[in-house]
Amino acid sequence: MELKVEGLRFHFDTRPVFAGFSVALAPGITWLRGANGKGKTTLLKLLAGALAPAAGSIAMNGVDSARAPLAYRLSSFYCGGESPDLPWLTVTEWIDLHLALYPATRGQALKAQLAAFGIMDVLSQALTTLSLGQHKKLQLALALALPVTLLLIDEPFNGLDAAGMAYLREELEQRAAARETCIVLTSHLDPQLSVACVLDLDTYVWPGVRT
Ligand SMILES: Nc1ncnc2c1ncn2[C@@H]1O[C@H](COP(=O)(O)OP(=O)(O)OP(=O)(O)O)[C@@H](O)[C@H]1O
Repeated sequence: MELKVEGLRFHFDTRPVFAGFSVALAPGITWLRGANGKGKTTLLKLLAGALAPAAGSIAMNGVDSARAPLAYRLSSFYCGGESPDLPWLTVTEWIDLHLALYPATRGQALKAQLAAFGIMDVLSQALTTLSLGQHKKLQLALALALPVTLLLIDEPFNGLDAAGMAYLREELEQRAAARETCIVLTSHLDPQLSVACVLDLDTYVWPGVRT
């Protein structure tokens, strides 16, 4: 399992965010750091195939995110913190949408994650009625149940209660030890996990830029 980014360029309108960014990531946990606005969330979304690079390439085990977008996206998942603005869906319906996108997901695995995060009782609620922490737990439960090899998690511990944090820490450590999944997570604070790689956007040396 290897994630390879080469010469990545991306901009919002005229604002450049990445101007020739390259990195290779092995399985295990990568801690993506950087000051506010440096591009951490943007990079996670690019790595998830949710945003398209203007130039350069992103490939997972040789599967290119631009040339084989569907295959690429089947193996990756971006777990953000924002609440989806879909007031007409119940939690179960939102889960079903994702199960349709990732058909190889095991229902039992998902149930086990929802139970472990203690949110089985919110399944029939409207999605928009969930609290911040419940939203986070729902997205994390899904992320941990999907059969993906690349997990991109924005601020995984934000909004979680103590039990949720302890459970998530255990799950991420187990996955990191199995060395089958690349987990890239952002965190302003030390995530206190067995981190294999620290990727710091504040100190990244851009090609052609003298320090
Ligand atoms: N949809 C958008 N349109 C225009 N500019 C955007 C958009 N989303 C992000 N940006 C800009 O792109 C840059 C990178 O944003 P991003 O959210 O990736 O930063 P971040 O490192 O995750 O920040 P934070 O630590 O505050 O969460 C910022 O300058 C931001 O203002």
